[in-house]
Formats: sequence, structure tokens, C-alpha cells
Amino acid sequence: LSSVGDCSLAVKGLRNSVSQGDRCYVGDLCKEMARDGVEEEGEEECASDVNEGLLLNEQLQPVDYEYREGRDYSTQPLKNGSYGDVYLVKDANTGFVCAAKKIPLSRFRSDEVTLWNRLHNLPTVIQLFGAVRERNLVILFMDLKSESVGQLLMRRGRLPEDLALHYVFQVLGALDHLHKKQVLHLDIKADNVLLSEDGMNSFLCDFGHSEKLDSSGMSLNDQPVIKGTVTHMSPEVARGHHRGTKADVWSSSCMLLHMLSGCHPWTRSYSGPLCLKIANEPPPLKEIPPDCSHRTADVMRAGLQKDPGKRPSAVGLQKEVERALKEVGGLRSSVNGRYQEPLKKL
Ligand SMILES: Oc1ccc(F)cc1Nc1nc(-c2ccncc2)cs1
Repeated sequence: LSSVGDCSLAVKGLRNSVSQGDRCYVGDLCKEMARDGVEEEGEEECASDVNEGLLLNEQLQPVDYEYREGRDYSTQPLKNGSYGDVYLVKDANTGFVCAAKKIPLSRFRSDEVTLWNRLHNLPTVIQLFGAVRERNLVILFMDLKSESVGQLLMRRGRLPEDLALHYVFQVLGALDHLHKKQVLHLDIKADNVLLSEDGMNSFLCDFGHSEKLDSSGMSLNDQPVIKGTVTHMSPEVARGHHRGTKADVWSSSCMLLHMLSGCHPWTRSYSGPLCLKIANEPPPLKEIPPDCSHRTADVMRAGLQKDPGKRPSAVGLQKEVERALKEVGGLRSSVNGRYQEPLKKL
């Protein structure tokens, strides 16, 4: 197919059904790719040399309607593989460098790309540059950032209070945008928040668990439900109840606790499977570091309300974070400060 509408180019193999005239439909294509994934489970050989998808950034240049690793772009593991299947990508024609995540087709959910694509002009969400299927893999191309908050936490043990509040402030702002666009993230955690070079700006990534909300706030999900990270899972999600915007608010409070203590929530108080503890035990408020300001503790008490009805919205909690940030004197810590030992088991 030749260049299509607002997509710089549709890679060959695109079914005609997804590209009518001058519009290309990321969603339909991705549904097709995901459907193939489900059918192909275990039928490895029949993937032949399928190569189809959409490139949304003209710096990624297909050759003869194909975009193949090795020929049209090269990859190398990012941060020597510490992110798993995320790679540094260099386009062979333009020399453009970006990042890419490789996902097995059988695990690919079209919602990941369609919902991410809905957020394409949000400055607090990492930009999607394209989605291309090659054999049994889906490769998601995206903007390259320096590291994740998860990486930063590995380097620093635990973060200064003002820096942790600064990041959760930005994450809650991004969540407010997502929720206004009827999108749930459902895997908010330090690993899925990326940082700019100077560490001052953060970007949400990984929409692999995202779901769309319907008008009544119920999550509309026709894709296989995969749960997010257990330690950051809200009680209602742990119970299998309906997932709404408040699930992301709970997880962002878990991320704040993780940044302040250096440990995932619940793991300092309990060992073994956490799902039941999250559903039945009181929120892990005793894990709040004693050296935290009262306002910061207030943020966690509000965000870790077990009843989603009593939990504030993203923008509501963001206002409490703003008060806590003011109480500690605003952001003054540097990203590259000394290592601080994570807190011990309770
Ligand atoms: O699983 C994902 C699905 C979609 C994404 F957009 C990102 C990820 N995961 C990660 N991406 C990175 C990263 C990206 C860009 N630059 C530096 C690091 C580190 S972990």
C-alpha cells in the first residue's frame, strides 16, 4: 500500500479492509494482527515471512513496503537487557534512533496499540512511532528515553521525599488525561514511568494492560484480562471486581510508597501470595516511612483507601500531592544523589 493518510506508510501485507482511501486504521490493523496471534499459537511454521504494520514517524522508512530487522533497521538490547525485550533501534536509511519493544504475537493485545495511539498528543505519555508485525513478533517502536523510575530506584535504593512526590505528581497528571480520554492504564508502577535525560520529566509507558472505560465508568474489555503487578494491585482488582479509574489511583499510591521506602508495598509486612492479603487486610499504612511529612502520609492514606468510592480521583489526589510537595519545600533534590538503603522488613 502506498502512503496512507496520517500514517507515514503502511507496511505491505496490510489487509485492504484496514485502509480505506486516505485513512489507515491503527486499531483494525492491530485487531487483525492480534487475531493472527491467537490463531497462530503453536503453529509457528505458518508465520512464513509476514511483515505488516504501520509506521507513524517518517524517520522510520520502510523499503518496498516492508520494514525488516537487519535490513531496514538494526537493534541492540537497551541498558544491556535490563528492560527485558526493549531494544535500541537505528533506521538503516535515516540513521534515526528510537526504542522498540518486541512482543510475541500470541501475547499481543490490540488494545495496547489502539489505546496508546489515542493518547498520541499527550506530553506525559511516551510517543508511539509504529507497530510492525514480523513473523510471530509484534514490534512496537517508540520514543527513546534515558531510564525508568524503576531503574533509578535500583541505583538509589529509595528516593528523597520531594523527588518521589514530584514523580507521583506528574503520574497523577498523566492519569487524569488518560481517564478523561476513557483509558485505564492498569499497570502503574516505577518500571512503567520513563524519565527525560535530566530526570525532571516523566512519561507513562507500557499500555499492555490498558482497557477502555465506558460512559458508566465500567471497563469495557473484550480482550483477555491480564492483571497488572500484584504488589500494586487495588483491592477491587484483586477481588476480580470491575476495574475503574480508581484502580490507577491506588497503584500510583503504591508507586509512591515504593519510591519512598525502596520496597514494593506489602512485601515488608507479608511473604507468600499477596492477592488475598490485598483483598482482606487493611492497607499497608504501617509501611509509610516514619521520616515522611504528615501531608505525604495523608496522600497515602487517601490513595490507599480500600473502598474505590472513598478514594480520590487522580486530579483529587494530585492536589494533595501538591500540598505535600509545598510542605517539604518543593523539589530540591537532584536525580543523581547518594544511595539510601531501602527500609527493613517490619
Ligand atoms: O513494556 C513496554 C511497552 C511499551 C513501552 F512504550 C515501553 C515498555 N517498556 C519499557 N520501555 C522502556 C524504555 C522505552 C524507551 N526508552 C527507554 C526505555 C523501558 S521498559
